[in-house]
Amino acid sequence: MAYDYPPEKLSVYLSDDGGSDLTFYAMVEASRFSKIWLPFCNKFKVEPRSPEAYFSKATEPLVDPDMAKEWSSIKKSYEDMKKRIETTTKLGRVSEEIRKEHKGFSEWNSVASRQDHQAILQILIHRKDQKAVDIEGQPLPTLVYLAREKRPHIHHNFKAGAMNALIRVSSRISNGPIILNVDCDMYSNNSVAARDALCFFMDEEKGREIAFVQFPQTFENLTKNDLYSSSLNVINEVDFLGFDGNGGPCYIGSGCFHRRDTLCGHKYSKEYKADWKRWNDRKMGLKYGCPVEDILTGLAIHCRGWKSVYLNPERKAFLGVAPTTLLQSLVQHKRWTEGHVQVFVSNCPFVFGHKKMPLKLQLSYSPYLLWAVNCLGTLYYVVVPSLCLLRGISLFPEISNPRVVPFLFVIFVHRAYSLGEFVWCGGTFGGWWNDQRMWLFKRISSYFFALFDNILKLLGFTESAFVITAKVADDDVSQRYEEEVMEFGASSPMFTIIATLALLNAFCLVGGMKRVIMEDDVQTLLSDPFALQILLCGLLVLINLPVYQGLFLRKDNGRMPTSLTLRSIMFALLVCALVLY
Ligand SMILES: O=c1ccn([C@@H]2O[C@H](COP(=O)(O)OP(=O)(O)O[C@H]3O[C@H](CO)[C@@H](O)[C@H](O)[C@H]3O)[C@@H](O)[C@H]2O)c(=O)[nH]1
Ligand SMILES: [Mn+2]
Repeated sequence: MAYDYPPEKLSVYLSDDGGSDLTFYAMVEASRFSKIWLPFCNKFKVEPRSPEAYFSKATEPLVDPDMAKEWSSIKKSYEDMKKRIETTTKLGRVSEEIRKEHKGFSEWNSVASRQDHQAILQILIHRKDQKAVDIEGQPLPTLVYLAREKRPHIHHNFKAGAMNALIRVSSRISNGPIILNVDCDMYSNNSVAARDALCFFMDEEKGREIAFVQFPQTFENLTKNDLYSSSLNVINEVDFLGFDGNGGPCYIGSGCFHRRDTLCGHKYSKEYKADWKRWNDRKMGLKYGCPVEDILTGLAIHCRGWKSVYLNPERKAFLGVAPTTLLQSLVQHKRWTEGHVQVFVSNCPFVFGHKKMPLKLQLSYSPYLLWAVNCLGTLYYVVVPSLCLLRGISLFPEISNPRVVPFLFVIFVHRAYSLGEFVWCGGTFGGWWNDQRMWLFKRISSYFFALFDNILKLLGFTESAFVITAKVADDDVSQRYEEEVMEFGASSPMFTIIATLALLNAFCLVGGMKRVIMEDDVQTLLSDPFALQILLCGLLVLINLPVYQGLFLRKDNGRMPTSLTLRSIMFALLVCALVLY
């Protein structure tokens, strides 16, 4: 609401898929608070304009006595409001007293459950309302609460369903030509981002061909060495610039400004005119039925000939919440990977984009869409060379052999390049090392399960679902996250694979070393036919150190569950035994 933009031209819609009167209550409070917050932001050019983010970081401005006075009073109003909301949340229901304050609460009298209720639409502030002004008499943006209708027998299609309900409802209320969408776990951090994005749409020469302006996904809660490699730094600082040069980035679901008409299925043409009130058009809105509705929708837009723009200002436009446990991160990646490969199968850019989007843009999509199949190569290199080492089968040339060059290139030069790139994009050495580990974990678990589930789905055995990324964590989980201690603490087939392969490599390294040392004619490193296999196996053991700690050394709740430890030891021993005998 506090964007640096004429408030009478701004409308804010909140979609509450939880259908909770607590959320509605928080919004009623927020609508009142906006009357003092917006003038304060404008007067003192406050940044960021999320009061929670602002007050958690800002220090009292003592130099300017005028501001200092207002600052303290607003801070107090904010904290009082926060306390009221938290008290009500703890209570778990909205008290009778509060319910009297707004007629909207009566909607919940007829709500059977979260999965079964009528549409609840409440316009908290409407620009046509004369009284909708802040304390200085300036107009306020329109503010709307929406909990779309949900019925148990009708699929709600997760986020895409929610977005489409918002697009439909907003067309009747404000009908703005540009739509910004932001996930519930993100906030705006840059008050001029809206103006910046509009510059592209309004460009006299090229503006007409632009369908959406995408900002990067950046996160608030990252630790120094980014334990779970959530920062997307290299994607944000390198990959997406390339994407942009090839026709425009893909749509990544949040922090994106869309032209309303492109979301309504329009093709790009030079003479095109806006006419987008055709509500029965089935091409309307975000595409659903896929866990990455964003990628699918963006690709469909590109396939209709539109371009997009990537905008990454110095002051991050949006900040969000990244997963804080290993399992959350792997599950999120599994959802993404599964969605991507579905897009590749159902809407292959090379087929659907043929002659409609440049080949280079089709190619830009491919590395992401094909994440899933990468698990095969990685699984091979994690399992086979190590087992061959144990068994005494040499796979790679000796170091003195010229044929070793491509292998050394992949092992050293390519990794050195990735380290350089990572640090150049603002990462640390520790962050890179964690990134390498997550790269491995994602490939042997998330990507593998995504591929597996997709095959099951293609064969008609399962349906894909949107597993929501958790937004809150226990105190001790949060503390371990802060300390960058890897969180296992749950029984999951993903962890079984990770632990089993880590143990397998440890066993193979011991077995392989023994074999090499016991060999009669001791060979030098250069002519040892097993040198590279030992190196690879050793690197795998090194990168898996946190797994061994989680299996054997840790006592906290974040360690691997005992049953999982026993199970993976058994699996690893079984495989080694099969290979040896
Ligand atoms: O039934 C649902 C599920 C999700 N959401 C919304 O969708 C957002 C994304 O879900 P989240 O659980 O936060 O998943 P992430 O993995 O963090 O989301 C990433 O991946 C999604 C695609 O899988 C994109 O849509 C998101 O923009 C992108 O941030 C949430 O914030 C909600 O606002 C709904 O409205 N209804
Ligand atoms: Mn999220």
